[in-house]
Amino acid sequence: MTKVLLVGVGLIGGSVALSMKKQQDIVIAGYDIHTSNLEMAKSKGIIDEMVLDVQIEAERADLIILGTPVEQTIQFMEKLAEWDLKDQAIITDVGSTKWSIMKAAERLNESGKTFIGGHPMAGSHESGAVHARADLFRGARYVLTPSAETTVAQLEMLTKWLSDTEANFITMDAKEHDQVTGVISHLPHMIAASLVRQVEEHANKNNLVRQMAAGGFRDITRIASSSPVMWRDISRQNRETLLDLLEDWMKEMQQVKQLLEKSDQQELYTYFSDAKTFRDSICI
Ligand SMILES: NC(=O)c1ccc[n+]([C@@H]2O[C@H](COP(=O)([O-])OP(=O)(O)OC[C@H]3O[C@@H](n4cnc5c(N)ncnc54)[C@H](O)[C@@H]3O)[C@@H](O)[C@H]2O)c1
Ligand SMILES: O=C(O)C(=O)C[C@]1(C(=O)O)C=C[C@@H](O)C=C1
Repeated sequence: MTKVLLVGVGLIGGSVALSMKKQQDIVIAGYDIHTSNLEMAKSKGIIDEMVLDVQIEAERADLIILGTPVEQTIQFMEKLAEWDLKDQAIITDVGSTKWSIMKAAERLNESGKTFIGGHPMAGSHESGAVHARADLFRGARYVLTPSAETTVAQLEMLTKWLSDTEANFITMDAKEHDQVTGVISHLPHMIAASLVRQVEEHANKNNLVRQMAAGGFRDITRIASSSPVMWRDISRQNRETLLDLLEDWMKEMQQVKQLLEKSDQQELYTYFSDAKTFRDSICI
């Protein structure tokens, strides 16, 4: 029987747990700062047990999954470094950043514990285990960031436990992970949030703005409805990458402004046409 401890029973942790429950010999115990989350997760069959004393359960677990916002994940890893975990236990997380987390993992490694970072590249603007789905990660990329100390057997063990997510696993260096997700996930989020704030200013002056919102606004801003706690933490942990990307973004906007000022038909066409060609080449 494999004992799993899930810390942070939310959308992502809950979805991983639901997929793992397809395996017969797994018992999932859940711990969350919000007891009401645990009660709901137990009633939905996402977890088998509600944990009150997290240290006791961590010390019994074969697999510990950290499903908390990334700053909380680091704080919890500091506690785990002090606890007397099983020798073979594997700790993983689902956080959207990896460099700071793998830095914190050095302390775990020093105390002889095994931490393999994880990040499934699928999600939603909805939060909480109430929205968890066993098929959320089907066909999605699932990044694993092993450390220098991780053995092939440990990586295989974790991949086996997570196999019912039906995700496509890929191992990556933490720094590269943060650069790539900065471009494809974190910068788009900043842009969506800032766009919504700009629209709000106009909507406050003219109520028609709100009434005219349609598919275009919905598609480019859906993610602005995501958890502010989650995005506050991601922005802080991937700050350097985001600052560089925002410099590029401001240059890009400067170029758009110049294109409009010039209003050259061909140049404007090429700008949109190049964007369409690249967007159409990405299958999601
Ligand atoms: N939402 C997405 O699209 C998405 C996708 C991939 C990865 N992630 C990552 O997954 C993690 C969780 O995100 P989510 O969308 O599931 O958020 P969520 O809000 O649905 O779940 C987080 C859970 O952690 C709990 N929690 C917070 N602090 C805690 C603490 N100190 N101890 C115990 N529990 C605590 C909350 O009560 C909540 O139930 C984040 O690190 C996020 O970066 C999110
Ligand atoms: O679909 C969404 O709502 C998401 O924002 C999911 C999304 C993303 O695609 O950028 C957001 C953060 C995660 O770390 C992984 C996936």
